[in-house]
Amino acid sequence: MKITVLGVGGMGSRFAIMLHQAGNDITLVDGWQANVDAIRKDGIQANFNGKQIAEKMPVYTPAEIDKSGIKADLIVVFLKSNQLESMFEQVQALIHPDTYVLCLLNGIGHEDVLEKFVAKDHLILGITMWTAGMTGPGHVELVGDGEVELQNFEPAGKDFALQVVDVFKGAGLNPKYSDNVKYSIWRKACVNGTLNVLCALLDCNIGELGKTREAPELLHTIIDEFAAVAKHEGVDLDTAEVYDHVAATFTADIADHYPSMHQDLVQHHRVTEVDFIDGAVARKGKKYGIATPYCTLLTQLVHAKEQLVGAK
Ligand SMILES: NC(=O)C1=CN([C@@H]2O[C@H](COP(=O)(O)OP(=O)(O)OC[C@H]3O[C@@H](n4cnc5c(N)ncnc54)[C@H](OP(=O)(O)O)[C@@H]3O)[C@@H](O)[C@H]2O)C=CC1
Ligand SMILES: CC(C)(CO)C(=O)C(=O)O
Repeated sequence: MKITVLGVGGMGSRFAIMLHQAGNDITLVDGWQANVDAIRKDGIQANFNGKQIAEKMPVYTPAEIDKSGIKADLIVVFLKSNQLESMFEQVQALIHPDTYVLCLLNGIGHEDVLEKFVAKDHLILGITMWTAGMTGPGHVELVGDGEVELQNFEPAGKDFALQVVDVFKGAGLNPKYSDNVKYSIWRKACVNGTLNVLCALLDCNIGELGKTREAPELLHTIIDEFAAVAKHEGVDLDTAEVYDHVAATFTADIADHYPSMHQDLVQHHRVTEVDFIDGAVARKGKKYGIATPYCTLLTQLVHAKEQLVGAK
């Protein structure tokens, strides 16, 4: 399949490498000039489960797209939530009538932005439990296993979504076709609404968070707030199952991982995605008249910390 990976940070690099190694035709697009320069020179350099590899693929900045003539069957988006709208404004030439867009970003409500640029029946939404981290321009750490869940946003997109599942299977990305991706997205938001925010504020990895006495009550309370709000959006989360799913990460492969919000806030002093996770629940809670004191406080604390570290 001809695939463009839009956003070549940690996760974009992981998906690009795995899909390229499986024989797909991959083109990269990223807005960080130093990253593009490094990839153009030496390929994406990765510690891939302990093995040092370099994977060469064509790479462009948004400014180069008009002249590039890139035409892909699928665009896999791995930007940060807060970059989505401004990046899509710059790269509209990538989207042809038969191009599908797959969004696996953390957070809630990305379809509201994507619908402005992509026909709904060409939109595929999903989540991933794969991990990644950048160690510098063109350099990434890719350790452990993961999975993907995805579904077409409109019924007409189902055949293509199933093709994507096959292509991802061939690349070892452990994909699953979801019959209810809205549920999957809220369930994954509970993972990020707990692990990402708490690890970023406490400056710890997932396993370390799990060893604290406070972790179970924090998880339960935050998940309950997510569930109360999700119900108003037609999603009935099974809170006991979601708790078990989140708590299972404390002793899984992923336990050594510093969530992407930790990478942003603590390691790279970058603005976080909190407004699309706990912040989204706090905002929606206000709209529906549901108290969300934990989500509200955690969002405020993350924003306060962003200011203290001078996050950009
Ligand atoms: N990392 C993880 O383990 C996981 C992440 N996710 C989700 O995937 C999406 C993408 O996340 P992720 O790959 O971690 O994002 P990254 O921060 O690694 O990369 C995203 C983009 O940010 C820019 N960027 C990254 N680092 C820097 C830097 N130091 N200085 C300047 N610009 C930089 C780059 O483009 P540009 O210059 O155009 O901004 C890059 O394409 C997010 O929604 C995230 O929540 C989901 C599961 C796991
Ligand atoms: C890997 C995981 C699930 C950790 O919370 C994640 O989504 C992230 O780091 O953003």
